[in-house]
Amino acid sequence: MASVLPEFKFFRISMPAEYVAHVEINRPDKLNAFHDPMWHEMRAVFNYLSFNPGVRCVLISGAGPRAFTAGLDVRSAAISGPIQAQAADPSRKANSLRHHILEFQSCVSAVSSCQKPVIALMHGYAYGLAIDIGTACDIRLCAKSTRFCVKEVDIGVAADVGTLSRLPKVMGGLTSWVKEVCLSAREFDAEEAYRVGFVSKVLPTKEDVVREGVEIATMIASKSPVAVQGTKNVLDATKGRTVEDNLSYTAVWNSAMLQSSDVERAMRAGLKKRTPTFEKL
Ligand SMILES: CC/C=C\C=C\CC(=O)SCCNC(=O)CCNC(=O)[C@H](O)C(C)(C)COP(=O)(O)OP(=O)(O)OC[C@H]1O[C@@H](n2cnc3c(N)ncnc32)[C@H](O)[C@@H]1OP(=O)(O)O
Repeated sequence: MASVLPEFKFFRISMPAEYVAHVEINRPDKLNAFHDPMWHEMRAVFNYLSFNPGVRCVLISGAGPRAFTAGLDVRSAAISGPIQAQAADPSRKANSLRHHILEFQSCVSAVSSCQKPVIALMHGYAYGLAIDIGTACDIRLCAKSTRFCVKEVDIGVAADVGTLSRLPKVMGGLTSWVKEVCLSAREFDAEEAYRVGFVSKVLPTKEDVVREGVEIATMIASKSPVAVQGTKNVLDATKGRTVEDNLSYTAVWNSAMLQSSDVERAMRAGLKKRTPTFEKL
């Protein structure tokens, strides 16, 4: 990691532990609601971290006591329209809208395509875009205070930047629960999120969530980065593939990655009951 971290207006990056980057969505006075510049900044942040050899695991949380994010900035979207498309001709207007939607999708997809595991640390309001971002992460932890909502139908849109595509995958299928929360925009709490498996842990406070996140990230960051990135890649590659297809993909992936010196290093350290260290990747 560069000794001087890049600065963003609405995102703060810190390094709470070696190889662990913590990204904070930083617009707390508006409950971290996303206006236009934030989308593009989020993509830039994750593109920066993705191939950065000084980073092995990424945490994302919302600044302030009240929200992970309250979602799309509905105030600015209500004034300008969620997406602007000037053309009068319907096809040209549709083409322009499609371009903008794809652009917004790519900002969220920068989180899911990050080469490093990403852990969402959620608290307070986690509305709309919060679920798009959460489902783009590999692991989700939350505080007892978290109020989740797939809010989009309440603002008159079918969610279009990730939730409807990723939530069924995260939840292991197009379950009745998935359809219920997406169709109704019903709020659900931390206990329910844990019970259905949307989050893997519920902690008492936001501070506890961050502490736990740093602990898990530190554990991940202590492993071979070749093995960790390979594990994320191969797990993600199960989507839409049969077991046979994924086994075949895994064999090709590992035919390159098993050549890593990390394998011998990890095995030798294990035999000697020592903790191995690994070169940057
Ligand atoms: C192409 C489209 C791509 C993406 C689409 C994404 C879809 C979504 O994200 S849908 C979800 C949209 N979000 C909402 O509808 C939530 C709107 N906010 C609220 O309902 C409430 O603020 C609340 C979250 C229930 C919290 O209420 P309360 O505790 O009373 O706090 P407030 O005083 O309302 O909020 C404090 C401060 O934050 C501003 N704010 C909160 N949420 C948003 C938001 N989503 N957009 C813009 N601003 C927001 C609120 O206006 C207040 O600001 P002040 O300047 O202090 O008035």
